[in-house]
Amino acid sequence: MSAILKLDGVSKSFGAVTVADSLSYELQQGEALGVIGPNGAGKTSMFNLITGTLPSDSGRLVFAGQDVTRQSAATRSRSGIARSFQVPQPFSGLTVFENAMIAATQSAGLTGREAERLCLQILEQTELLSKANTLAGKLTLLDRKRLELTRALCAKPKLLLLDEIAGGLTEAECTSLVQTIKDIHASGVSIIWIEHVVHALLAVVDRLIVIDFGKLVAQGDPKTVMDSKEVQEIYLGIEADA
Ligand SMILES: Nc1ncnc2c1ncn2[C@@H]1O[C@H](COP(=O)(O)OP(=O)(O)OP(=O)(O)O)[C@@H](O)[C@H]1O
Repeated sequence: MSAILKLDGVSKSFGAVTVADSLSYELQQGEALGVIGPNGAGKTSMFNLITGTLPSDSGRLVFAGQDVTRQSAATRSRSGIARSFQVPQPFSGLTVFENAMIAATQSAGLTGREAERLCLQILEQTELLSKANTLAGKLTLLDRKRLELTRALCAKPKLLLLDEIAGGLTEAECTSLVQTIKDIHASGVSIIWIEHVVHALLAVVDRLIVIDFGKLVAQGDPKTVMDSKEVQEIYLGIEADA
């Protein structure tokens, strides 16, 4: 296996608040990596650093073998990094299909029939085909999350970043969305998924990392990480042995 993404000592501070403290890890091609950590730990900021909407203070980011540290967000998007947002951000006055077409044309650079074909294929995968002509603003929360996935996938990503996509869903809705994400993973897309709904995350990811105060404090096999003293300390307030 080769790494699709490499963070090497990536750091970022806003004044006294450090959101990324020398973050270093690799994501292997086709891997699904879960990210957990308390509120305000710097998880979304890490996505902003990976996509390029937030410039790092120091460190290096390598994507698909290219140093992208100084590349713009638009360039990174065109080379295959796509994300979903914690709060869905569709064009509410446009239909589901029109939202998908914007991603296919602007992010994947497709035109005409080719763009339409991709959108239809992705809408089928994300189970939104029957709602292709519905206005995005009229969708239920689950379908807005599905539209977030659709828009990201229409950019033809090699790396898909999911930011708390399971939040606010019922158990049944969550199960249905998890199956869709499993299918996306099975199709070969590399995934990094930030999620507070841990059981959803554990149903999909191959590996887990824990971020606290911008620092990577634990990583490894999901079960081992969930049982680790770092996670016990952060979530249960249990003091580690000296
Ligand atoms: N542009 C900014 N300017 C100043 N502070 C910021 C900025 N962006 C984020 N922060 C601060 O950085 C910290 C980390 O925020 P971030 O959203 O990355 O955390 P998070 O782990 O994703 O949290 P949550 O789980 O609640 O979504 C927070 O204290 C936040 O207020």
